Amino acid sequence: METYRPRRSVLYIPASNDKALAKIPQLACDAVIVDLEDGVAPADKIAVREKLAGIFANRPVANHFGRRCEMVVRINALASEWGADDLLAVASCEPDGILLPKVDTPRDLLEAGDVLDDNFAPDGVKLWAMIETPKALLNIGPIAELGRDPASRLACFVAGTNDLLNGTGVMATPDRRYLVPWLMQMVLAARAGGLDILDGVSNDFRDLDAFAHECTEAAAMGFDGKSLIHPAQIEAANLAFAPSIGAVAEARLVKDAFALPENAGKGVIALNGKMVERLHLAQAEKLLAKAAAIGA
Ligand SMILES: CC(C)(COP(=O)(O)OP(=O)(O)OC[C@H]1O[C@@H](n2cnc3c(N)ncnc32)[C@H](O)[C@@H]1OP(=O)(O)O)[C@@H](O)C(=O)NCCC(=O)NCCSC(=O)C[C@H](O)C(=O)O
Ligand SMILES: [Mg+2]
Repeated sequence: METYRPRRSVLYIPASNDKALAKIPQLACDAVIVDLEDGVAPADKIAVREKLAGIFANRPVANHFGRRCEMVVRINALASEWGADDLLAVASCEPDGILLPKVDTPRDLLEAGDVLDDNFAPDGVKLWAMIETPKALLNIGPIAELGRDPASRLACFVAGTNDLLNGTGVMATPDRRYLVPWLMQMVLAARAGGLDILDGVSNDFRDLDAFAHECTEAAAMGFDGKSLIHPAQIEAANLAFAPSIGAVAEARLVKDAFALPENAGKGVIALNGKMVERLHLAQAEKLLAKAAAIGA
């Protein structure tokens, strides 16, 4: 079975914010995205890029919780004046992932992958793609399809809801009603491509009740986790995207039931008045692996 890599809470940290970067080992998030794009002012872009090697040279093996926090870098769009040099600088840092913003077509990812290959970036350096433009949504199937080819390096989608609102003109509402159809389209495409998918950020980082509700909704919609802007959002995301105690107990029941000698070789069984198939066993095993990986 595939190893599960938790991505419940993925925190953006502007690469220009030294104080925030220094906090990485103390943060309980599953991953951080060191941001060179929207979190960094144009005047600082080049100076910040030059700091990256130092940030990665001092990368902690494990955080204060004894866990390895994935480190991803979001570069500037490849079409921008900084993107190409960012990609080269980041490739040599060997991050867990490079997040490409403003992806419109599969070609954007293929070109970035070629640069990584030409510069001998190890296979472990994955590509993550922001889905945040109308064109990306129109091309989401072919973009996601790249996930089926390991040579493409594509591993994860990240919804960019601020840019999507900006690029489409739809109204931002607390229940995200106009965004939900597109978010569901992203989830569907990610699954077709075997990719992880993270929900977009919640800008109101002081309203933690609304944030917790948005996380619960996103987990129900099928997202693997949420992208975050503030450390105060980590705990709610970790909770919402972890399997619940009830779900873990249920999964154990399904696993134990199929392990009984009388059920060996059966495709379908009855458990507490419900039909349970082998696909539910696979689902249960996946959930238990997820719970074990996050220590839930
Ligand atoms: C949003 C913020 C600007 C708020 O900053 P601030 O007012 O300083 O917050 P606090 O005073 O509450 O901070 C408390 C302490 O926490 C540290 N902190 C704050 N944010 C972070 C962080 N992201 N990572 C690590 N540590 C953080 C502060 O340093 C304080 O520490 P201390 O003084 O020791 O107590 C700020 O949170 C921020 O800059 N967030 C990230 C913003 C960002 O990266 N934006 C770009 C990514 S989102 C995006 O682009 C969306 C997408 O593309 C789309 O289209 O939707
Ligand atoms: Mg964006």
